[in-house]
Amino acid sequence: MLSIDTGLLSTHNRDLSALTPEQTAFEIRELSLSYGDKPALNRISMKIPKHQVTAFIGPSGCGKSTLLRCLNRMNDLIDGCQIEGQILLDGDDIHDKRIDVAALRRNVGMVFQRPNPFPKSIYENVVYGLRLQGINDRRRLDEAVEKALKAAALWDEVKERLGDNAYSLSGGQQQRLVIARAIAIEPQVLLLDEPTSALDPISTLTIEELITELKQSFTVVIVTHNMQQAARVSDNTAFMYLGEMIEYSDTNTLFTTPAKKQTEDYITGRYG
Ligand SMILES: Nc1ncnc2c1ncn2[C@@H]1O[C@H](COP(=O)(O)OP(=O)(O)OP(=O)(O)O)[C@@H](O)[C@H]1O
Repeated sequence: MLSIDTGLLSTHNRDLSALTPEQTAFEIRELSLSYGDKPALNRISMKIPKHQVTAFIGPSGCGKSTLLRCLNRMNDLIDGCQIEGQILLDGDDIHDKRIDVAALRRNVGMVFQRPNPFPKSIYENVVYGLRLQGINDRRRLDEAVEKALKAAALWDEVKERLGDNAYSLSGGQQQRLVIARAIAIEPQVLLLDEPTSALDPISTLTIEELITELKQSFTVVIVTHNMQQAARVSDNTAFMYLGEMIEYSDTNTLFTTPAKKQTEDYITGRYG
């Protein structure tokens, strides 16, 4: 009945609410958010496991990006945004007054829909965050550039032209460069907000393969419009609708035997 190709799945039927603290990157507790008086998230609770890929899916406007932006407090930058509930990262409340928000955002990096390299060389894009931390030792920067570009599956394509402007790269290469920039400062978590929606199918495939590699070193959370993409790259999938978390489970279960009729209707294309 369902026709989603679940390709690369490795985990089945895990009870995500039973994750131990050691297995959990984020624990979200009763999270609600409103923009002014407009509610966008309603009492979301979930645990996001470490070193796995977790996808948020659902129709436009259901709150996927809002939830993602909560994870590194990007919503703090939006006037009138009010948040209730808790988000724990490694057991620490990210809204605690003692939390350094800049450090949180270094630890929880973010990549957006449109590649946004800086108008600088490929090399300087990758070392940008390191230089901000005061690291200028050439050998250390060279090593970091090679490591990050290799991890972002871009090294072989750019190693002879690190001084070229980042804008000389294709869109797909720019997105991998932005991922290299994010991982050069060695975050714990990578948030990807529709990272392939501006890319062609070949670049999309390259990034999807990369995401599967990245989870060895990072916890990855991805927002995607594309259900096939969620099925291909994620270990766990959360289906959201009108600010509610309708269903959250391992990806295989969600796409093959969803517990809720609403989830089944969405993944079989009855609405969205
Ligand atoms: N900065 C903002 N100010 C006011 N309302 C906002 C803001 N950002 C999002 N919203 C509203 O919050 C709701 C959820 O938006 P959000 O972008 O999180 O949804 P989404 O599921 O990611 O949608 P899409 O798939 O279209 O990107 C929508 O009704 C949206 O209009």
